[in-house]
Amino acid sequence: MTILAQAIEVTRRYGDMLALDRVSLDIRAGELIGLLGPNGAGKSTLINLFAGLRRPTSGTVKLFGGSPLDPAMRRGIGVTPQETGLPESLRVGEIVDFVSAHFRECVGTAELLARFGLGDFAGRQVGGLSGGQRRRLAVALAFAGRPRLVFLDEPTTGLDVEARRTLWDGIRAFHQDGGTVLLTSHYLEEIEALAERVVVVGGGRVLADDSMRAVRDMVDARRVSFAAGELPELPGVLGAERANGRIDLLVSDPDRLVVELVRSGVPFSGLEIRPATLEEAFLTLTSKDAAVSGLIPSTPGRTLAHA
Ligand SMILES: Nc1ncnc2c1ncn2[C@@H]1O[C@H](COP(=O)(O)OP(=O)(O)OP(=O)(O)O)[C@@H](O)[C@H]1O
Repeated sequence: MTILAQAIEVTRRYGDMLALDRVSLDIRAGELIGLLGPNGAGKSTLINLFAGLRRPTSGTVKLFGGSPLDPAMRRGIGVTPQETGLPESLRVGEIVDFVSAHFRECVGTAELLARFGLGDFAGRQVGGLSGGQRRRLAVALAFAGRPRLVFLDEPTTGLDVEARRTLWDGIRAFHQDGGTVLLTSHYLEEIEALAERVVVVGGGRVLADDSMRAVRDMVDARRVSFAAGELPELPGVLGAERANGRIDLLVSDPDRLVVELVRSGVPFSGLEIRPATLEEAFLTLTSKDAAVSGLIPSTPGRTLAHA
Protein backbone atom coordinates (compact mmCIF):
# COMPACT_ATOMS: atom_id res chain seq x y z
CA MET A 1 0.00 0.00 0.00
CA THR A 2 1.24 3.49 -0.82
CA ILE A 3 2.76 5.35 2.09
CA LEU A 4 1.36 8.88 2.18
CA ALA A 5 3.22 10.19 5.20
CA GLN A 6 6.09 8.91 7.23
CA ALA A 7 7.88 9.80 10.44
CA ILE A 8 11.27 8.15 10.73
CA GLU A 9 13.01 8.18 14.12
CA VAL A 10 11.58 11.62 14.81
CA THR A 11 12.54 13.50 17.94
CA ARG A 12 11.09 16.88 18.81
CA ARG A 13 12.20 19.00 21.74
CA TYR A 14 10.80 22.25 23.04
CA GLY A 15 13.77 23.54 25.05
CA ASP A 16 14.38 20.83 27.65
CA MET A 17 10.98 19.22 27.04
CA LEU A 18 11.19 16.04 25.01
CA ALA A 19 7.80 15.96 23.25
CA LEU A 20 8.59 13.15 20.81
CA ASP A 21 11.31 10.60 21.30
CA ARG A 22 12.44 8.66 18.20
CA VAL A 23 8.93 8.11 16.83
CA SER A 24 8.47 6.16 13.62
CA LEU A 25 5.08 5.93 11.94
CA ASP A 26 3.83 5.20 8.43
CA ILE A 27 0.44 6.44 7.25
CA ARG A 28 -0.73 4.34 4.32
CA ALA A 29 -3.32 5.26 1.70
CA GLY A 30 -6.87 4.42 2.74
CA GLU A 31 -6.17 4.02 6.44
CA LEU A 32 -8.25 5.55 9.22
CA ILE A 33 -5.84 5.75 12.11
CA GLY A 34 -6.71 6.67 15.67
CA LEU A 35 -3.91 8.31 17.60
CA LEU A 36 -4.65 7.80 21.25
CA GLY A 37 -2.82 9.02 24.31
CA PRO A 38 -3.01 11.05 27.50
CA ASN A 39 -2.47 14.81 27.74
CA GLY A 40 1.00 15.85 26.73
CA ALA A 41 1.75 12.55 25.01
CA GLY A 42 2.92 14.30 21.85
CA LYS A 43 -0.10 13.81 19.57
CA SER A 44 -0.46 17.43 18.44
CA THR A 45 3.27 17.73 17.99
CA LEU A 46 3.24 14.76 15.64
CA ILE A 47 0.38 16.26 13.60
CA ASN A 48 2.18 19.60 13.44
CA LEU A 49 5.27 17.87 12.08
CA PHE A 50 3.27 16.05 9.39
CA ALA A 51 1.50 19.31 8.51
CA GLY A 52 4.79 21.18 8.18
CA LEU A 53 3.92 23.55 11.01
CA ARG A 54 6.95 22.42 13.00
CA ARG A 55 10.26 20.83 12.12
CA PRO A 56 11.70 17.81 13.89
CA THR A 57 14.72 18.31 16.13
CA SER A 58 16.12 15.15 14.56
CA GLY A 59 14.81 12.44 12.28
CA THR A 60 12.84 12.78 9.06
CA VAL A 61 9.21 13.54 8.25
CA LYS A 62 7.92 12.88 4.76
CA LEU A 63 4.66 13.90 3.16
CA PHE A 64 3.72 12.30 -0.18
CA GLY A 65 7.38 11.37 -0.54
CA GLY A 66 8.51 15.01 -0.22
CA SER A 67 8.92 17.53 2.56
CA PRO A 68 5.96 18.74 4.63
CA LEU A 69 7.52 22.21 4.32
CA ASP A 70 6.81 22.17 0.58
CA PRO A 71 3.45 23.91 -0.12
CA ALA A 72 2.87 21.60 -3.09
CA MET A 73 2.88 18.61 -0.71
CA ARG A 74 0.82 20.40 1.89
CA ARG A 75 -1.91 21.10 -0.67
CA GLY A 76 -2.76 17.40 -0.51
CA ILE A 77 -3.65 17.48 3.19
CA GLY A 78 -6.42 18.89 5.32
CA VAL A 79 -5.89 19.76 8.98
CA THR A 80 -8.15 20.71 11.87
CA PRO A 81 -6.07 21.76 14.86
CA GLN A 82 -7.30 21.40 18.41
CA GLU A 83 -8.34 25.03 18.53
CA THR A 84 -9.41 27.22 15.65
CA GLY A 85 -10.37 30.87 15.54
CA LEU A 86 -12.84 31.66 12.79
CA PRO A 87 -13.72 35.29 11.91
CA GLU A 88 -17.01 36.03 13.71
CA SER A 89 -18.42 38.39 11.12
CA LEU A 90 -17.95 36.15 8.08
CA ARG A 91 -20.77 33.92 6.96
CA VAL A 92 -20.29 30.17 7.02
CA GLY A 93 -20.50 29.93 3.23
CA GLU A 94 -17.95 32.73 2.82
CA ILE A 95 -15.45 30.96 5.04
CA VAL A 96 -15.83 27.73 3.08
CA ASP A 97 -15.40 29.66 -0.20
CA PHE A 98 -12.31 31.42 1.16
CA VAL A 99 -10.65 28.17 2.25
CA SER A 100 -11.67 26.37 -0.96
CA ALA A 101 -10.08 29.11 -3.07
CA HIS A 102 -6.65 27.90 -1.88
CA PHE A 103 -7.06 24.54 -3.63
CA ARG A 104 -7.17 23.50 -7.26
CA GLU A 105 -10.10 21.15 -6.68
CA CYS A 106 -12.72 21.55 -4.03
CA VAL A 107 -15.80 19.79 -2.76
CA GLY A 108 -18.15 22.74 -3.16
CA THR A 109 -19.71 24.74 -0.38
CA ALA A 110 -23.20 23.26 -0.38
CA GLU A 111 -22.01 19.67 -0.50
CA LEU A 112 -19.37 20.17 2.17
CA LEU A 113 -21.79 21.83 4.57
CA ALA A 114 -24.39 19.14 3.97
CA ARG A 115 -21.86 16.41 4.75
CA PHE A 116 -21.24 17.89 8.16
CA GLY A 117 -24.85 18.70 9.03
CA LEU A 118 -24.41 22.43 8.39
CA GLY A 119 -26.55 22.69 5.27
CA ASP A 120 -28.92 25.22 6.86
CA PHE A 121 -26.18 27.53 8.07
CA ALA A 122 -24.45 28.74 4.89
CA GLY A 123 -25.85 32.25 5.30
CA ARG A 124 -25.28 32.53 9.04
CA GLN A 125 -22.43 34.58 10.53
CA VAL A 126 -19.94 32.49 12.45
CA GLY A 127 -20.61 34.63 15.51
CA GLY A 128 -24.15 33.22 15.52
CA LEU A 129 -23.11 29.57 15.58
CA SER A 130 -23.11 27.43 18.69
CA GLY A 131 -19.81 26.00 19.95
CA GLY A 132 -20.65 22.60 18.46
CA GLN A 133 -21.59 24.10 15.09
CA ARG A 134 -18.32 26.05 14.98
CA ARG A 135 -16.37 22.92 15.72
CA ARG A 136 -18.15 21.03 12.95
CA LEU A 137 -17.37 23.88 10.57
CA ALA A 138 -13.71 23.81 11.60
CA VAL A 139 -13.56 20.07 10.90
CA ALA A 140 -15.47 20.43 7.60
CA LEU A 141 -12.87 22.96 6.40
CA ALA A 142 -10.17 20.27 6.55
CA PHE A 143 -12.05 18.45 3.77
CA ALA A 144 -12.75 21.48 1.56
CA GLY A 145 -9.83 21.03 -0.85
CA ARG A 146 -10.43 17.34 -1.62
CA PRO A 147 -7.37 16.27 0.39
CA ARG A 148 -5.88 12.80 0.15
CA LEU A 149 -4.91 12.85 3.80
CA VAL A 150 -6.64 14.56 6.72
CA PHE A 151 -5.33 15.22 10.22
CA LEU A 152 -7.94 15.91 12.88
CA ASP A 153 -6.78 16.88 16.35
CA GLU A 154 -9.54 16.00 18.85
CA PRO A 155 -12.29 16.75 16.33
CA THR A 156 -15.23 16.09 18.65
CA THR A 157 -14.11 17.55 21.96
CA GLY A 158 -16.94 19.59 23.40
CA LEU A 159 -19.61 18.18 21.06
CA ASP A 160 -22.84 16.60 22.21
CA VAL A 161 -23.68 13.05 21.17
CA GLU A 162 -25.71 14.00 18.09
CA ALA A 163 -23.12 16.47 16.78
CA ARG A 164 -20.40 13.90 17.41
CA ARG A 165 -22.25 11.30 15.36
CA THR A 166 -22.83 13.74 12.49
CA LEU A 167 -19.15 14.45 12.47
CA TRP A 168 -18.26 10.77 12.57
CA ASP A 169 -20.54 10.23 9.55
CA GLY A 170 -18.70 12.96 7.63
CA ILE A 171 -15.33 11.41 8.45
CA ARG A 172 -16.55 7.92 7.54
CA ALA A 173 -17.94 9.11 4.19
CA PHE A 174 -14.55 10.60 3.30
CA HIS A 175 -12.82 7.38 4.29
CA GLN A 176 -15.26 5.23 2.33
CA ASP A 177 -14.44 7.28 -0.75
CA GLY A 178 -10.80 6.24 -0.32
CA GLY A 179 -9.60 9.12 1.87
CA THR A 180 -6.96 8.66 4.56
CA VAL A 181 -7.42 10.04 8.08
CA LEU A 182 -5.36 10.34 11.20
CA LEU A 183 -7.34 11.58 14.16
CA THR A 184 -6.42 12.07 17.78
CA SER A 185 -8.70 11.53 20.71
CA HIS A 186 -8.73 10.96 24.43
CA TYR A 187 -11.84 8.87 23.97
CA LEU A 188 -11.47 5.18 23.38
CA GLU A 189 -15.08 4.94 22.19
CA GLU A 190 -14.41 7.48 19.47
CA ILE A 191 -11.37 5.65 18.22
CA GLU A 192 -13.36 2.43 18.42
CA ALA A 193 -16.20 3.88 16.38
CA LEU A 194 -13.96 5.11 13.59
CA ALA A 195 -10.50 3.69 13.45
CA GLU A 196 -9.21 0.41 12.08
CA ARG A 197 -5.68 0.96 13.23
CA VAL A 198 -4.78 2.41 16.59
CA VAL A 199 -1.52 4.04 17.54
CA VAL A 200 -1.06 4.69 21.24
CA VAL A 201 1.46 7.29 22.31
CA GLY A 202 2.67 8.11 25.78
CA GLY A 203 5.59 10.14 27.00
CA GLY A 204 6.61 10.94 23.44
CA ARG A 205 6.91 7.29 22.39
CA VAL A 206 4.75 4.97 20.32
CA LEU A 207 3.55 2.44 22.90
CA ALA A 208 1.40 0.29 20.64
CA ASP A 209 0.45 0.19 16.98
CA ASP A 210 -2.07 -2.43 15.95
CA SER A 211 -5.63 -3.19 14.87
CA MET A 212 -8.50 -1.86 16.95
CA ARG A 213 -9.31 -5.38 18.00
CA ALA A 214 -5.83 -6.18 19.26
CA VAL A 215 -5.70 -2.94 21.21
CA ARG A 216 -9.14 -3.60 22.67
CA ASP A 217 -7.91 -6.97 23.93
CA MET A 218 -4.96 -5.33 25.58
CA VAL A 219 -7.17 -2.81 27.31
CA ASP A 220 -9.53 -5.46 28.64
CA ALA A 221 -7.11 -5.97 31.48
CA ARG A 222 -7.72 -5.84 35.24
CA ARG A 223 -5.47 -4.46 37.90
CA VAL A 224 -4.98 -6.78 40.88
CA SER A 225 -3.34 -5.07 43.80
CA PHE A 226 -2.24 -6.43 47.20
CA ALA A 227 0.51 -6.27 49.82
CA ALA A 228 3.00 -9.16 49.76
CA GLY A 229 6.69 -10.04 49.82
CA GLU A 230 8.54 -11.91 47.07
CA LEU A 231 6.26 -13.56 44.54
CA PRO A 232 6.71 -16.76 42.58
CA GLU A 233 6.04 -16.83 38.85
CA LEU A 234 2.31 -16.28 38.28
CA PRO A 235 0.38 -17.01 35.09
CA GLY A 236 -1.13 -14.44 32.74
CA VAL A 237 0.63 -11.39 34.13
CA LEU A 238 0.92 -8.64 31.52
CA GLY A 239 2.73 -6.14 33.70
CA ALA A 240 3.80 -5.57 37.29
CA GLU A 241 4.73 -2.70 39.56
CA ARG A 242 5.73 -2.50 43.21
CA ALA A 243 5.14 0.73 45.14
CA ASN A 244 4.65 1.61 48.82
CA GLY A 245 4.71 -2.03 49.92
CA ARG A 246 1.99 -2.99 47.44
CA ILE A 247 2.18 -5.02 44.28
CA ASP A 248 0.07 -4.10 41.25
CA LEU A 249 -0.40 -6.78 38.63
CA LEU A 250 -2.03 -6.20 35.28
CA VAL A 251 -3.81 -9.38 34.22
CA SER A 252 -6.43 -10.51 31.75
CA ASP A 253 -7.92 -13.16 34.10
CA PRO A 254 -7.99 -11.90 37.70
CA ASP A 255 -9.86 -14.96 39.05
CA ARG A 256 -7.15 -17.29 37.84
CA LEU A 257 -4.47 -15.01 39.22
CA VAL A 258 -6.03 -14.99 42.69
CA VAL A 259 -6.44 -18.79 42.69
CA GLU A 260 -2.78 -19.23 41.77
CA LEU A 261 -1.72 -16.66 44.36
CA VAL A 262 -3.55 -18.57 47.11
CA ARG A 263 -2.13 -21.87 45.85
CA SER A 264 1.40 -20.46 45.97
CA GLY A 265 1.08 -20.12 49.76
CA VAL A 266 2.63 -16.62 49.72
CA PRO A 267 1.01 -14.49 52.44
CA PHE A 268 -0.80 -11.44 51.08
CA SER A 269 -3.33 -8.86 52.31
CA GLY A 270 -5.52 -5.97 51.14
CA LEU A 271 -6.55 -7.57 47.84
CA GLU A 272 -8.20 -5.17 45.36
CA ILE A 273 -9.32 -5.80 41.80
CA ARG A 274 -10.37 -3.02 39.44
CA PRO A 275 -10.50 -2.34 35.72
CA ALA A 276 -7.34 -0.90 34.25
CA THR A 277 -7.83 2.38 32.44
CA LEU A 278 -6.56 2.57 28.93
CA GLU A 279 -3.73 4.76 30.04
CA GLU A 280 -2.80 2.47 32.91
CA ALA A 281 -2.91 -0.57 30.70
CA PHE A 282 -0.48 0.88 28.22
CA LEU A 283 1.76 2.56 30.71
CA THR A 284 2.02 -0.62 32.76
CA LEU A 285 2.51 -2.82 29.74
CA THR A 286 5.38 -0.70 28.59
CA SER A 287 6.84 -0.02 31.99
CA LYS A 288 10.51 -0.85 31.98
CA ASP A 289 10.36 -1.12 35.77
CA ALA A 290 8.07 -4.13 35.54
CA ALA A 291 10.54 -5.97 33.37
CA VAL A 292 13.66 -5.16 35.35
CA SER A 293 12.31 -5.31 38.88
CA GLY A 294 12.62 -9.07 39.03
CA LEU A 295 9.20 -9.05 40.64
CA ILE A 296 7.86 -11.46 38.08
CA PRO A 297 8.85 -12.39 34.54
CA SER A 298 7.41 -9.77 32.20
CA THR A 299 6.08 -10.89 28.86
CA PRO A 300 4.99 -7.92 26.78
CA GLY A 301 2.10 -8.51 24.39
CA ARG A 302 2.90 -9.14 20.75
CA THR A 303 1.37 -5.85 19.78
CA LEU A 304 3.74 -3.74 21.79
CA ALA A 305 6.07 -1.46 19.98
CA HIS A 306 9.55 -2.05 21.28
CA ALA A 307 11.96 0.65 22.21
N1 LIG B 1 5.24 25.26 21.94
C1 LIG B 1 5.59 24.50 22.97
N2 LIG B 1 6.52 24.93 23.86
C2 LIG B 1 6.89 24.17 24.91
N3 LIG B 1 6.40 22.93 25.16
C3 LIG B 1 5.47 22.47 24.32
C4 LIG B 1 5.02 23.22 23.18
N4 LIG B 1 4.11 22.48 22.52
C5 LIG B 1 3.98 21.32 23.20
N5 LIG B 1 4.80 21.32 24.28
C6 LIG B 1 4.96 20.23 25.24
O1 LIG B 1 5.23 19.04 24.53
C7 LIG B 1 4.54 17.93 25.10
C8 LIG B 1 3.66 17.28 24.06
O2 LIG B 1 2.62 18.19 23.74
P1 LIG B 1 1.48 17.88 22.69
O3 LIG B 1 0.62 19.11 22.62
O4 LIG B 1 2.10 17.40 21.45
O5 LIG B 1 0.73 16.69 23.40
P2 LIG B 1 -0.73 16.09 23.13
O6 LIG B 1 -0.60 14.62 23.18
O7 LIG B 1 -1.29 16.70 21.88
O8 LIG B 1 -1.52 16.61 24.39
P3 LIG B 1 -3.08 16.97 24.58
O9 LIG B 1 -3.81 15.68 24.51
O10 LIG B 1 -3.12 17.60 25.91
O11 LIG B 1 -3.43 17.91 23.46
C9 LIG B 1 3.77 18.49 26.30
O12 LIG B 1 4.52 18.26 27.45
C10 LIG B 1 3.66 19.98 25.99
O13 LIG B 1 3.61 20.74 27.17
